Amino acid sequence: MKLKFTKMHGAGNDFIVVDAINQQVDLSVDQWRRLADRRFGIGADQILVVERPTDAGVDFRYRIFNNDGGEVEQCGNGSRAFVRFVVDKGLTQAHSIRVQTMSGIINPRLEDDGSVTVDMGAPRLVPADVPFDETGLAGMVQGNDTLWPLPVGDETVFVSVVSMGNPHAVQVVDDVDAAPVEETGPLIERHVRFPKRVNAGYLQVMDRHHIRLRVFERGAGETLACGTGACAAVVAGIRRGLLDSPVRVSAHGGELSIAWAGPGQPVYLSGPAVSVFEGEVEI
Ligand SMILES: N[C@H](CCC[C@H](N)C(=O)O)C(=O)O
Repeated sequence: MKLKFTKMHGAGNDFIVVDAINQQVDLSVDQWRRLADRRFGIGADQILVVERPTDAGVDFRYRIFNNDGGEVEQCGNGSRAFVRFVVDKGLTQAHSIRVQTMSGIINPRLEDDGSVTVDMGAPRLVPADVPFDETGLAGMVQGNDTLWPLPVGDETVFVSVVSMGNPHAVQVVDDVDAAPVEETGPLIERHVRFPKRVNAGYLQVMDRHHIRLRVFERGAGETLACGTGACAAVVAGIRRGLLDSPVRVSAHGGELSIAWAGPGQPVYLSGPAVSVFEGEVEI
């Protein structure tokens, strides 16, 4: 069976985007994983699948599969690629669309300058909603946030926990370049206190409107940028009293911009969305 796809990226976070409206797409976890494999397949951090919605009042359904083949709730950089894709492919004439995801509705908007702004919805800040198991832990209050002590290797790191529909554990570091992302990222990703695993963010405050960020992503490893990770990091930084909205987020793969007006309010993510090539693969 042949599968048409478009290879895209948002600030270096790369995707295989598949139109499942005009072609039959019903793959197993192993098949998704093989497509995303950088040696045996096309290679990508995530695979994004465009479907007709099952809910009323939305334009599309958006399914997201990590490099490891697992289906997940949300992808911020992917949402920008999504709207670029459906506009470029003529699947919609609108430039602002409502998209159904596993974790709720998001609203990406293609701007006249080619950038994309996405209403990512409000962050979930209750630990149990992340989900994070705080049983027996004594959190440390900082501003309006609670930092949770996580034993990681032979150290204890203090993380903020935030859900953007998908789970994030964010720690503040002095220097992201020196942060032990490869060593501690996998340990945090699979920490027992995150029953659905977690994306591990490493945040360096440059000033109150600018951070540098690295993210060891659940199911994908360190990526060049993470959109929901940028949202979670800015939410945590604002709650800790370290940042003021809007915040420029510098990632290895490029720049994102995040705005958030506080609890109960949506997080807005802005950044690039680029198509790299079209392809067709036999699966
Ligand atoms: N690895 C994430 C999904 C992709 C998120 C990231 N690529 C983004 O731009 O938000 C997770 O398992 O929750």
